[in-house]
Amino acid sequence: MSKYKIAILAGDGIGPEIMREGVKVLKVIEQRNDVEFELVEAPFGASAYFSHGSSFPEQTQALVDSADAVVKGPIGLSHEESKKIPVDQQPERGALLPLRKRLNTYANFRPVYLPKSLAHFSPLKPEVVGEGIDLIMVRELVGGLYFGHKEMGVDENGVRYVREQLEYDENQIKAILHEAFKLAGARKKVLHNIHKSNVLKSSVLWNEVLEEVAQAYPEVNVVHTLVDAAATALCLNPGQFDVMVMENMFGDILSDQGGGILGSLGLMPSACLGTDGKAYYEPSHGSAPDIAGKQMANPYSMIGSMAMMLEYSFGMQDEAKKVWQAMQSVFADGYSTADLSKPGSGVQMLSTEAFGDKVVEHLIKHG
Ligand SMILES: NC(=O)C1=CN([C@@H]2O[C@H](COP(=O)(O)OP(=O)(O)OC[C@H]3O[C@@H](n4cnc5c(N)ncnc54)[C@H](O)[C@@H]3O)[C@@H](O)[C@H]2O)C=CC1
Ligand SMILES: CC(C)CC(=O)C(=O)O
Ligand SMILES: [Mg+2]
Repeated sequence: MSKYKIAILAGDGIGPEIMREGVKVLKVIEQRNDVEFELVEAPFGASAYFSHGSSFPEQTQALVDSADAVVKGPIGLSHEESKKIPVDQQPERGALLPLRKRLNTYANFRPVYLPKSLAHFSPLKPEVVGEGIDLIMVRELVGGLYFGHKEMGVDENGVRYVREQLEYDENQIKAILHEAFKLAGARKKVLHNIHKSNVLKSSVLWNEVLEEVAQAYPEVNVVHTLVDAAATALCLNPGQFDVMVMENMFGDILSDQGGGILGSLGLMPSACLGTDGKAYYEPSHGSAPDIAGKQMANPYSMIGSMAMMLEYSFGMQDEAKKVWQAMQSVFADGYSTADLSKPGSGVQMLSTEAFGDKVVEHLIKHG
């Protein structure tokens, strides 16, 4: 029997609600397979700061180091609430970025998927959704502006200033580009390279390295697109994209737009893959303070992140597929959570928990 230790970091806001549904799904997978999941919960995020004085306590650091995989709910507070925590200890800076660095999860995969049959979820017209949306954003996750040198101060004239550096070296760029080329080679053999080389030197180096890496993947056709134009193209014709690769901040912004064209960030799972088999899995979105504790959150993003864990960390492709199918069946039966069941949509509203129950039901019946 295979045994895996999974660190469960529920996080803040809607984190605990959606994590509960994900854990229910993992328990079903465990019961139906020759596998044992040791689920170990640990504090992480703003809630950990208030309870343990640190948003990434030492016990959590030790757990993520020893776990076979980590699943993480979103962390963070509303703009107003976040003022209760000193800037440098806020969960994004004090926990999320350090987690990414610790596990060196340089490759972030963010699928943006909506079958044609669910085109009504999207704010785009059905003719724009066309045959459906099925693309994947590959985002560099441990470099760039978010990790570069930062400095705030007051100059000799008493004027406040800030400096933040966008830093990459060629090895970081190579590593993420190899991931993207491999994925493109396994899919439609088209790679959209998203950059801003008309302004940023970092994009100039990125593109130089891309030309070199591309030599190893002659079967992949590269399409260069400036990031601002890519934002428009995602709305006007998402069907033209398959695999998109980009640096950290571009990926942060465009992947939220990905959630927008689907109709909800609740449809955005992700995998954050590192070196030496290290990985963690999290929804692409934040802690949604506006709906936290109301059973309105869509747990698809969390359950989908767990399906990605089954596939990428444990090699359980068939089980992962069944989880995706179970979630799609809930939608196909005409249900969703509050984000995608607005009055007049014809979609029946489920609570977060009821959505999880239906996924479990489908898995048990058809899995
Ligand atoms: N990886 C992480 O832990 C991330 C944390 N954050 C943090 O989250 C906090 C809130 O950030 P916001 O800008 O409000 O972005 P957000 O992603 O939390 O929410 C944006 C909108 O999407 C909705 N939404 C998000 N997830 C949903 C779900 N599963 N189901 C239904 N609706 C959903 C929210 O209700 C809200 O209207 C901030 O403190 C931010 O720094 C933001 C992004 C990622
Ligand atoms: C702290 C942010 C970089 C988190 C975020 O928005 C993301 O990973 O998408
Ligand atoms: Mg983001």
